[in-house]
Amino acid sequence: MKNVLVTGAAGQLGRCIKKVASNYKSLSFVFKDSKDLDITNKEKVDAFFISGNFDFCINCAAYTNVDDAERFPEMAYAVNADGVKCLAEACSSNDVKLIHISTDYVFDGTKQSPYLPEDVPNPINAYGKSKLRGEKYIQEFLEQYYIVRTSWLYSEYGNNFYNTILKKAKTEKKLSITTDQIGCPTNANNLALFLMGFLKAAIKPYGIYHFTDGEAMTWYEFAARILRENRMDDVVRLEKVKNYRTFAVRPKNSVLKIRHD
Ligand SMILES: NC(=O)C1=CN([C@@H]2O[C@H](COP(=O)(O)OP(=O)(O)OC[C@H]3O[C@@H](n4cnc5c(N)ncnc54)[C@H](OP(=O)(O)O)[C@@H]3O)[C@@H](O)[C@H]2O)C=CC1
Ligand SMILES: Cc1cn([C@H]2C[C@H](O)[C@@H](COP(=O)(O)OP(=O)(O)O[C@H]3O[C@@H](C)C(=O)[C@@H](O)[C@H]3O)O2)c(=O)[nH]c1=O
Repeated sequence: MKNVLVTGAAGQLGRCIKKVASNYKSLSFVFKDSKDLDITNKEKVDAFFISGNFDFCINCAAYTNVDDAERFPEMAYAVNADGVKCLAEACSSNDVKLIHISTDYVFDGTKQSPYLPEDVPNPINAYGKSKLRGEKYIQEFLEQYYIVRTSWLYSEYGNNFYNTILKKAKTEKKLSITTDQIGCPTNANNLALFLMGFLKAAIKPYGIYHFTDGEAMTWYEFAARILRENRMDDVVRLEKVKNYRTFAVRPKNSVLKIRHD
């Protein structure tokens, strides 16, 4: 039996992992949300790891509001960089393999083709910078790690773009959506299944991975698909916009190249 700690368990991805966890009989999961285990609290994290006997930690904890991260970078860095450092140190001291989730927003978006795991990151907003700092800490403190970069996550849980569009479509007649960014929407339930692959007996090579659902599109195209899937395309009109104003800038191209494409 392998013991797996999931941090940030009440978030979108954590909940998707929880949904499938019971299908894996050879794995024993411990789910901790931000109240149970604050990853920025080094003393608590250290004590918890010492008492835990974990084989793996899947870190789903993060500060994910991209615009608020720009307004309050110290809050993003506290979780996405310093919190990840706490986890990496605890994993290192207790021989725990860390599976950590990172983002397409570590790239600057200027590449004319999909980003490879080995491409040099150059984040253009505070969220991406804080996530990259987290990646660096993991690489500094650990050898046994998987950093899985993914993009544009959505699911039935939480405040993702998919749910925002559905909510807006119920109250607004017209939605203005940007055509200025291209990326790969990824169902967080698929990511949860992909992560389970790292917990199997045969160990995959450690390092950085990219995972998406494999289809690149603009946010406008994604919004159109969301409305179609939910038979709401005749309820609300979609308008293409070039510059939808946001507090933080976002990379224009953040398509991630995945191994199985
Ligand atoms: N959402 C997306 O589109 C994408 C996400 N990612 C990455 O995937 C991962 C999962 O994202 P997702 O599930 O969507 O994010 P969510 O925002 O849904 O979940 C993040 C969770 O982290 C928790 N958390 C925040 N601070 C702490 C802390 N100090 N200690 C412990 N837990 C904390 C939050 O709890 P609380 O609410 O109580 O603060 C929340 O439950 C993250 O690493 C994110 O950067 C990558 C690409 C795309
Ligand atoms: C709600 C809305 C957004 N937009 C724009 C704003 C932005 O440029 C783009 C995406 O909007 P959001 O702010 O919902 O998504 P955003 O916060 O940029 O999503 C990102 O989250 C982090 C956590 C990641 O790691 C990324 O992979 C990515 O998923 O769409 C519109 O054009 N119209 C709209 O009605």
